[in-house]
Amino acid sequence: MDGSDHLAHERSKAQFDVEKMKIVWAGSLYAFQVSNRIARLVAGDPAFRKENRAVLSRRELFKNTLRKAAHAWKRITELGLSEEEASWLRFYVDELSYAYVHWGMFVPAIKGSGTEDQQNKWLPLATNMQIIGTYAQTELGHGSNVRGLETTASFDPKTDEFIIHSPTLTSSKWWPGGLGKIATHAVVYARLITDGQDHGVHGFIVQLRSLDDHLPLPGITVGDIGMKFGSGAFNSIDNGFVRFDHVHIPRNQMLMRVSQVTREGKYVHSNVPRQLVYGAMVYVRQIIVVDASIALSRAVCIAARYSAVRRQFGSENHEISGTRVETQVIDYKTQQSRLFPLLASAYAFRFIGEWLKWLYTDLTQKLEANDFSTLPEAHACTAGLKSLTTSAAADGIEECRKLCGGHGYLTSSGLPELYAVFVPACTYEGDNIVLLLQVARFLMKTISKLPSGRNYKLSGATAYMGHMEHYLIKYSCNVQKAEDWLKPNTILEAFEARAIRMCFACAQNLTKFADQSEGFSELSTDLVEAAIAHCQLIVVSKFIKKLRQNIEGNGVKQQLETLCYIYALHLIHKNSGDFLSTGCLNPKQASLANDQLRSLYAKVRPNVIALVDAFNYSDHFLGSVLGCYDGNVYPRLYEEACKDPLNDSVVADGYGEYIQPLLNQQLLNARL
Ligand SMILES: Cc1cc2nc3c(=O)[nH]c(=O)nc-3n(C[C@H](O)[C@H](O)[C@H](O)COP(=O)(O)OP(=O)(O)OC[C@H]3O[C@@H](n4cnc5c(N)ncnc54)[C@H](O)[C@@H]3O)c2cc1C
Repeated sequence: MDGSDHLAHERSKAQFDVEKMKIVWAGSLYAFQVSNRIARLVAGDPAFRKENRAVLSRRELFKNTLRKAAHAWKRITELGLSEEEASWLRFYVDELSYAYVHWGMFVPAIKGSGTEDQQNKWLPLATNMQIIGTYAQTELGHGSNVRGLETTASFDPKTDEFIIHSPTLTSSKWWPGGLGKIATHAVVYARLITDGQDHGVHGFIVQLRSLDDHLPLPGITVGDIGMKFGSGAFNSIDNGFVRFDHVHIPRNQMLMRVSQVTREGKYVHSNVPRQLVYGAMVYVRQIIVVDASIALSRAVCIAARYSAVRRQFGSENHEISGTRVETQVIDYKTQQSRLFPLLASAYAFRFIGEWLKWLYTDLTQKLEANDFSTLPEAHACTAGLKSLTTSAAADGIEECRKLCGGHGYLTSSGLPELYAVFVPACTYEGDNIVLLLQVARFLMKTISKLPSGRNYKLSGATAYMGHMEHYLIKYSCNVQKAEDWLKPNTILEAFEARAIRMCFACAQNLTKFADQSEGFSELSTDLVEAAIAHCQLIVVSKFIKKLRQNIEGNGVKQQLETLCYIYALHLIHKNSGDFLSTGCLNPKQASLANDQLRSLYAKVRPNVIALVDAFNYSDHFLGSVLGCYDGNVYPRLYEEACKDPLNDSVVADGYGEYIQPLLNQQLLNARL
């Protein structure tokens, strides 16, 4: 590469302190320093190179991933990295392996559901990687409906053991990451049976493979479930199946923090409240929201840099130093109206992730003090925000691919694999629609408890519902000109009014059904839309709350304000049907929101490249020839194309058998 910065001109236009914005994005100076140090460490280590991933066969990819995971662990140990640094290192290696499920699900499951004795026994083995674990909940026949799981764990009082069994084909565990070829142990979810009685689904630690030769233990049939969507992506990990044929495990391998089976075979609840286990669910979903902001910001960074480099049409109107040049595609208003709301969403999701982290810490403290009052709300918040952010991020990544035109479709753009890796987040840890239905159920319950027609004090993210009377009867939006949309309270009220009116309409419609569950099913589409309105309100309100904090750095707060308005007004524009049909806005006000949005796009335009620089992503992590920091796109595209295995020979393999006879009109005589 020529070493010059093709985006220098763009960077020179920034109206804020980029270094300070990096700290805001990272969450703190400390977080920035740690992540920056580890990102550089990974980017500088040739063992972590990843550019050839898409052309490797599944076997090669899988083995290569094992090598990287082993190298990562070696470096973590050699450098004596803390748990936090180690997780940054795994993150920047950016290749899905058994390690993700081991650290992200197996270890938390034992921490969340194991007794102190169980934690003392299993956690040291797991954290030293003397065992490798997976999380086996989903079955061939059931995922979302956990109560429908069929695997059984029957207590045998004679041997003081559980017998783990897969009674049907559909009870085969299916999907757990790392299960197919690597995991030595699993937390297996199975129906607990004692003395013929079914106590529902519980977790059990089951050894799957020998720690000597890695062969499956007797009674265990295990394997990989096969290739998955996209090249690279989840194909680097062995999502697997397992079937149990009367596998015996000791009684003390049931995770017994909340409920236990005694030596005599009695099923008893411990004095640990059952609700504590839900804390783990909140934890995992909060992490997924952070993942959504990262995945979307990666795609936006690639699309923004490329859009500033790419030029199409318009050379008759543009001159730079006497030379006619075409228009940068980032200057097309349609490109801006697609890209800038995604940039704003990436920031919005970053801050909602930060807020959820706080919510989780607050919840944990409350649960430890036996205060469960905020659990339903925290659960609904994380479920809804997981759904909202992952769906928006997945759609946003695909939009970024289109924003990069044809080159976005090349694997070397990094976007196809980013999409393939991220899109299952809409499904795992709770299917997004199923989660929104849970949120809707919570909202309907909240409304049903409100004394009718009066204002009522509620706390947390549903506090606005306490102002039912105001929003249903008195509220009217006071926007008269486009600038009126630049008032946080005006925006907030419009979102609150829309959410409450949509929820209230659902609640009223539900009362028309004699059978509530039939009503819920019949109105489920409206309920999902009401839940989305509620979740969008939470994101908008937390972005506004963030802006009320002290934010350091020249111009940083102003940029965030612009992004916040773009995020909110873009949602108003896209969902204008909701705002109009609920009478929260009139057509003129909706149209003024769109006018203001156009002004905001013009305002943010000079800062866009600096705003994506603030994500501080290394070229290694981005993994995109279109998104490199220096914007030197074309030589990189050419270089990557030349590396393709098809270009190893000038004349294609297969020419002699299939092309030459065709061209020579001898195909009918050829042996194919
Ligand atoms: C990449 C990946 C990794 C995974 N890793 C793991 C793992 O490590 N461990 C593990 O145990 N599992 C894992 N899973 C499985 C995952 O958790 C399940 O796929 C997920 O819970 C969804 O369940 P399902 O596949 O049964 O979907 P289903 O529930 O069958 O969904 C199918 C469709 O039905 C709809 N639907 C379902 N129920 C309702 C309802 N009540 N109302 C309206 N619509 C409904 C859904 O919206 C969806 O459109 C993984 C999955 C993927 C894709």
